[in-house]
Amino acid sequence: MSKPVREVALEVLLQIEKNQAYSNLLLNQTVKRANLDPRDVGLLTEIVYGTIQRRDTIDFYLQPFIKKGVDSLQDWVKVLLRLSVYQLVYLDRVPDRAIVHEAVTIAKKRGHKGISGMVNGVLRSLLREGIPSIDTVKGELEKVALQTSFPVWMVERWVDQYGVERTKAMCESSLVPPSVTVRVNRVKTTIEQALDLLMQDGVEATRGVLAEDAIIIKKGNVFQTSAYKEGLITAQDESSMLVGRAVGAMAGMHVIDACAAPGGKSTHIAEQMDDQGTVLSFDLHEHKVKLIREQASRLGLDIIKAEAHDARKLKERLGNQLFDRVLIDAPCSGFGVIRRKPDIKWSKELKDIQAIQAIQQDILRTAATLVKPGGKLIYSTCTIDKDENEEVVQAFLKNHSDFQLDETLAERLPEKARNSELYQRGMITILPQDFETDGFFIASLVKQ
Ligand SMILES: C[S@@+](CC[C@H](N)C(=O)[O-])C[C@H]1O[C@@H](n2cnc3c(N)ncnc32)[C@H](O)[C@@H]1O
Repeated sequence: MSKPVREVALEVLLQIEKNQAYSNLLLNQTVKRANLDPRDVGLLTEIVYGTIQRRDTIDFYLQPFIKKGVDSLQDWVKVLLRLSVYQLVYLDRVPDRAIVHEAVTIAKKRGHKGISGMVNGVLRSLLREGIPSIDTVKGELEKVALQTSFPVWMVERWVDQYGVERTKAMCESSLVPPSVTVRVNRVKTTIEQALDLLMQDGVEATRGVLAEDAIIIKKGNVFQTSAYKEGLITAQDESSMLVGRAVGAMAGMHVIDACAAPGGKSTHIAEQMDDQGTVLSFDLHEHKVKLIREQASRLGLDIIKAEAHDARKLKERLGNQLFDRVLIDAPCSGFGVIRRKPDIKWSKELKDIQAIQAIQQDILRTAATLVKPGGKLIYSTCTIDKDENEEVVQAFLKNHSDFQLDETLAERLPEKARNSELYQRGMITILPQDFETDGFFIASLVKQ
């Protein structure tokens, strides 16, 4: 018999809380391992993501009902109360009585009578008295942080970088679950054919709103379709697809993707090259390099050669070879993908940004030595933090007078993106609220 879904949710959330495990990876593993009814997978995902996304707001709601405060509770009791309040406040498909009953049953099973009584009491009091109002909180930014469950330091940082209105919109849009989007493999098919095939397999889909290669899945499991199995499509967010286009690789070119796993961009680049030329794809971790090979093979792309290597040491590996295009899709804080990985809100600290910035600069410095004269160096991240984006690029340009911002980037971006206020010569930032996509940054540099 499969375990009750809320019990599984509690275990997943506890592991994320204790071990700083990544929500998306852990959830995928759990869904594969636990013998869950397929209908329960949706509920599990909703409860896990929702509880992490709304963590601070939920704690604020719980606070008046717990004498010594939420932080005084044992981890599992705290998480059980959080996931129960998430369902009571944000989901309406399960009756309140059932949610409380389930929480009490789990508490009885894991703890002693006193704890189940306390869980029962807290949830019933909250239902009787109602949740406290956030309006009583002082300070505009503190209110935004609490309403959207973001750490205050993050909100303050983004207000400094983007202003209050953009920050509010960014926090709010990060709470909206992303839709599944796929990229069409142009080597094998067209958007129209792919849409037809998906429809035949019972999947409802439309063209993307931003990227020309994108399809948005409205309903149905795209991973069970023949289009997916035969390598006609790849799951990828629309803003991430702009990076592949920004590289502007053509058939016959020699390209490096320095931080390539799991291969979303390498495969996009190879598709645009009509699978002619070379794409050398590197990543630090061997187990991740395997994923690049698997993707390339599923898509029928032969020109991708994947290898585990530190991008900061590529010069030693490649000697004097020079390349037409070098892409650095850098490791970053991931602030642009919080809607997919909400644990980022709680696991990242200010010092992490400084540490990752140093790695980004090192990778950029090494990668620059591999670019041909007239060739291009593309730097991208899935964060919107300016210290990891514009700052890294400007610091690089200061010490590399042989590189310039590449004005032709605009020609390789969709009209909507190049007309956005956050496009500046050779660089673009996409905020999550702009097109309901992940947040991304792309810079294109040309070597003289
Ligand atoms: C943003 S992800 C890349 C996503 C990938 N480009 C795609 O589109 O599928 C960044 C990657 O950089 C890798 N990485 C981190 N430090 C690295 C280093 N020093 N050298 C090479 N790869 C590194 C990480 O393992 C991670 O897979």
